Amino acid sequence: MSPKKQVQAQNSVDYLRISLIDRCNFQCSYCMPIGAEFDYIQTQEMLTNAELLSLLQEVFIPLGFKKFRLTGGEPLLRRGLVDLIAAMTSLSGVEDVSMTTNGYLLEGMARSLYEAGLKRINISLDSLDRDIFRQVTGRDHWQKVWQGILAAHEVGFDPLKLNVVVIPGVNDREVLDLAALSIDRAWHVRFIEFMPIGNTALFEHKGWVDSATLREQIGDHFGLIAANCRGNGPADVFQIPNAKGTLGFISQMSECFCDRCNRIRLSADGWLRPCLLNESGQIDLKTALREGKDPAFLRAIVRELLNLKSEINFKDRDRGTSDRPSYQRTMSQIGG
Ligand SMILES: Nc1nc2c(ncn2[C@@H]2O[C@H](COP(=O)(O)OP(=O)(O)OP(=O)(O)O)[C@@H](O)[C@H]2O)c(=O)[nH]1
Ligand SMILES: C[S@@+](CC[C@H](N)C(=O)[O-])C[C@H]1O[C@@H](n2cnc3c(N)ncnc32)[C@H](O)[C@@H]1O
Ligand code: SF4
Ligand code: SF4
Repeated sequence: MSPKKQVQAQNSVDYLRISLIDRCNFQCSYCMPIGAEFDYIQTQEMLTNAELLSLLQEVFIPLGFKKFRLTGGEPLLRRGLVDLIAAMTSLSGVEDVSMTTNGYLLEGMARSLYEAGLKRINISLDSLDRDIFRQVTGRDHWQKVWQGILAAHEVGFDPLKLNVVVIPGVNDREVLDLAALSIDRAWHVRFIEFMPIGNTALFEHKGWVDSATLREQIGDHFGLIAANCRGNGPADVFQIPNAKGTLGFISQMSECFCDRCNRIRLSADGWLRPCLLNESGQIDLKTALREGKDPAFLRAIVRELLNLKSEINFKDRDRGTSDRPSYQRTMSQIGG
């Protein structure tokens, strides 16, 4: 790798996705298949709030990280979450703290999260139909999630994004109805291509729908134009003409957006992972931290990982779905 490329890789990665917990109160079929045995992280193995804040302050912020997304598992299950967010948002150098959630506990928490400084929220909503929602998430909680979305809207979360993983024969019939949510509300509905992580058997059984097909379907019905805004992430953003909100397409199966990858991931037990889709180059920050290693040492190992990231990014992208490596960690453990 040329030194120029190394500097580029280091400079452009400023977004850390933090999995706060690997447990979840839902069991989405694409993420945590029924019957699978999960090796949950023991409480004492999880980074504490104090350890997390110290890693941000001593390691990630000095290395140029500015954006932090809290995910899981279900991040709203994390103890002390509101205090953690308040502490994160008050750290000098933190520009943006956001969250991805299933929304089940949101109705009661939206206001305190917002007041703690969380301003951006992405909520998973795979269906508008209660029965299909139950089929996908394993829970009869559509109404409660919808109430959570409305509460987040009410409190002022902006942008408010809704995530839909499209599964053929399950919720693909609802694409137009879900897209229509963006017409009268300034919400951002994003269609995510189903990935073979979490439930590879379902993936092989159902397959996936590519974003181009969805755009054609939506375009034929409502019309579709490119939106003149970009997110922080991998979504390609479009809009139904005159709609208040937008439509995003996250196309990790049909496209490779690794060349604009700006992120790395920290698991609830402190493993730092350079790429969602492969397990190369991970480092165990928690053990180093608990052994009392100097912050300068921690920064040096993270810097080294950042230098390797651009080589790791493209690894495994060209393999077919059947020849993909089996992952040690599922999406609920990595945080998506
Ligand atoms: N392959 C790949 N997929 C990603 C990456 N980041 C997000 N995704 C996919 O996008 C989905 C939605 O991500 P979100 O957690 O909502 O976050 P985001 O869209 O990256 O966040 P913002 O753009 O900051 O709102 C994830 O579940 C993944 O399926 C990435 O770096 N690589
Ligand atoms: C792992 S979840 C964690 C946060 C929270 N529990 C939620 O569901 O929003 C983060 C995102 O990953 C997505 N996801 C999980 N498994 C996936 C898969 N196999 N393919 C594509 N996206 C997936 C979910 O839809 C969700 O938007
Ligand atoms: S996608 Fe989110 S809500 Fe669904 S099982 Fe995975 S972690 Fe839980
Ligand atoms: S697959 Fe890896 S390198 Fe590519 S965008 Fe996702 S996290 Fe980044």
